[in-house]
Amino acid sequence: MAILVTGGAGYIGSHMVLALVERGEQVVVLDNLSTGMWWAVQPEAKLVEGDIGDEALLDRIMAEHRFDAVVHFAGSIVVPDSVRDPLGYYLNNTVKSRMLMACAVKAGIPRFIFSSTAAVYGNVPAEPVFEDRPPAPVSPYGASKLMTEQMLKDSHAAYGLQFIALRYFNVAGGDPRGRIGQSTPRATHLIKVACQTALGQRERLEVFGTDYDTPDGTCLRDYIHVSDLIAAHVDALDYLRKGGDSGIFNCGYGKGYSVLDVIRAVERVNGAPLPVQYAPRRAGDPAAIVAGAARVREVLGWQPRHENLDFIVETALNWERKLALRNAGG
Ligand SMILES: NC(=O)c1ccc[n+]([C@@H]2O[C@H](COP(=O)([O-])OP(=O)(O)OC[C@H]3O[C@@H](n4cnc5c(N)ncnc54)[C@H](O)[C@@H]3O)[C@@H](O)[C@H]2O)c1
Ligand SMILES: O=c1ccn([C@@H]2O[C@H](COP(=O)(O)OP(=O)(O)O[C@H]3O[C@H](CO)[C@H](O)[C@H](O)[C@H]3O)[C@@H](O)[C@H]2O)c(=O)[nH]1
Repeated sequence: MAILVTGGAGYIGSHMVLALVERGEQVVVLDNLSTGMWWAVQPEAKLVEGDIGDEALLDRIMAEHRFDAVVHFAGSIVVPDSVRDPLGYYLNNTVKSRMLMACAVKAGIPRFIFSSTAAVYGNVPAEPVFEDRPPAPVSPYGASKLMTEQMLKDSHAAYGLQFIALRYFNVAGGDPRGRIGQSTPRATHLIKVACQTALGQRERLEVFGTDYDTPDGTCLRDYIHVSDLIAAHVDALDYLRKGGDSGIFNCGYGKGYSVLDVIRAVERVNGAPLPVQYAPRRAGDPAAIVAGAARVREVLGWQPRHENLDFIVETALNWERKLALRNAGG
């Protein structure tokens, strides 16, 4: 049996492919390389360059391989872009996910694991958010993901498709052995941008908002190391293979760090002050969003190994150095 990983050339998907090939699974990656990199896919996996909305291609791949699961990472991920181009986001994230799901059901693939997001919760109070909180996304990105969760629930009820949707909080860091990391050139994520600044690739880091109702006035987020996030996917796969119930799980550590905490961690790890500039709030940022994180541990048996902000930053910084060398042709 093989596993189909969509978006397996992207940041998070490429870490999943690495974990799967390391445990001896047969992996096929489907990726259109719109933001992913072919070289991020481990050579043991088969890379098919194509689109998850291409029905004929999906039918062909699914007939050629016996998949027991689809792990679906492919999608568009930039929240402000989704505000500017909602229909583009609904097409790539919702409509094409429907096509992927329909082909999987048609081909009799029993299991589906989906990359959802904390953005489905929308603006939340400062305390941890649990999975049973009614979702209220405030961006088309969050809404596009929530609709896909709904299609999974309905497909489970109607066709018996087993599914797990994982709602990621703030994913960061890279493979602890430095083989892969976050490589998208125009990334907007705080830890990535802070590491680029630490290496002199950006002049300064802008801190978006210092007047939030939080202990130091900057936003709090629940940063999760990408390898721990991937461990939750592997646990989800094992759980579904054992006949576990379908469901939705938050993926975070349950602890919030402020933007200033992240800056201090980068300074500690890099051993130099980071040039920062205080800037106005960025539109659409909630003051704090921290995972209620018990369910994924209790039900899937998830045991994180890298629950440490400095370690997350260290792996992100190491990767950024390697990427700079690669981009310079070194
Ligand atoms: N990065 C985060 O902090 C974060 C947080 C919450 C959820 N997520 C979700 O995790 C998933 C992966 O995110 P990422 O950070 O790795 O992003 P990424 O952009 O690095 O990866 C997405 C991958 O999907 C591919 N892709 C996009 N549209 C496609 C299509 N129509 N057909 C085939 N391939 C397509 C891209 O080429 C890329 O390789 C996304 O679904 C995203 O919404 C990410
Ligand atoms: O240059 C920067 C970049 C970010 N920030 C701040 O750092 C925090 C984290 O911002 P990120 O852009 O790293 O992440 P978000 O919390 O905005 O978004 C993340 O969580 C969302 C759900 O809430 C989505 O899932 C999204 O894909 C994921 O990246 C925010 O307060 C932001 O204002 C800065 O101050 N300066």
